[in-house]
Amino acid sequence: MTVPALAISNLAKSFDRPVINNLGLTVRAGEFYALLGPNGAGKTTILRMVAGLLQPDAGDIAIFGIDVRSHPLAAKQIVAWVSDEPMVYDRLTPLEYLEFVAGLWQIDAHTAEAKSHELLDWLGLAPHANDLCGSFSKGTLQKVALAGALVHDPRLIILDEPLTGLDAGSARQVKDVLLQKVRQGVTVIMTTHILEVAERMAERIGVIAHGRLIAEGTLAELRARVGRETSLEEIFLDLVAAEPAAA
Ligand SMILES: Nc1ncnc2c1ncn2[C@@H]1O[C@H](COP(=O)(O)OP(=O)(O)OP(=O)(O)O)[C@@H](O)[C@H]1O
Repeated sequence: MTVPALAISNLAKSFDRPVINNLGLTVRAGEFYALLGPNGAGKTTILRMVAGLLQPDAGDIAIFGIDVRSHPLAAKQIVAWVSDEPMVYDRLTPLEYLEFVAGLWQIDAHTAEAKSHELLDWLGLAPHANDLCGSFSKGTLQKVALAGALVHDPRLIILDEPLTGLDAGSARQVKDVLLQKVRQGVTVIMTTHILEVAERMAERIGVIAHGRLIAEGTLAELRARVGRETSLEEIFLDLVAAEPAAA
């Protein structure tokens, strides 16, 4: 059996109250997986633990078989994390930023330059390549952050609400880049509240509520589960409404 891109088992995390409860989740290599859930369900918390930004209280997380807790650097080498709050240096241009990130990954200057131009072209950022990031709108910054996350050719790309605040053209560019990555064999995990996007793009969908995975499958499998030939929005609302708050 091929190693999954992401294998989570018995994951738990509390802040002032339990937020993630005994969560298990497996994402196959090469799939486009959408993680859905109401506000506060725990999606960002899960992904922050996967990206190594937050320590779990219990449980195991492996990325392509690499344990995130015992081998954090090896895991980070193959993951890209794109937060919903882009963090890019105001005083750098996109080109400088990408070359800086490439340097952190110890990518040689020649490759870094070529890679940076390729990403800027892909995301429609080439006309802004030499403008200061501090002058950009949030949507443009989001695309720069995405480009930065892709510089080291990650095998797994994790995105938290990547389309929020993007205009139609930018959203299309980001979606096209992600689909192209999946065609190249990269695994993508994305949270979104835009259910039509999950419906159209994701091969499988996981629904989180109260820190638990309450349903998972292809759209057809989720439809079969609720017993209705309906939209993902209707399925989602049915599943979440049926879920009690306490375990
Ligand atoms: N650092 C923190 N300290 C305390 N509570 C936190 C912290 N981070 C998250 N939480 C709480 O954990 C719960 C889950 O938050 P999380 O951001 O993971 O949800 P989400 O599913 O991503 O929600 P949304 O769709 O609104 O982004 C929320 O109740 C949130 O207030």
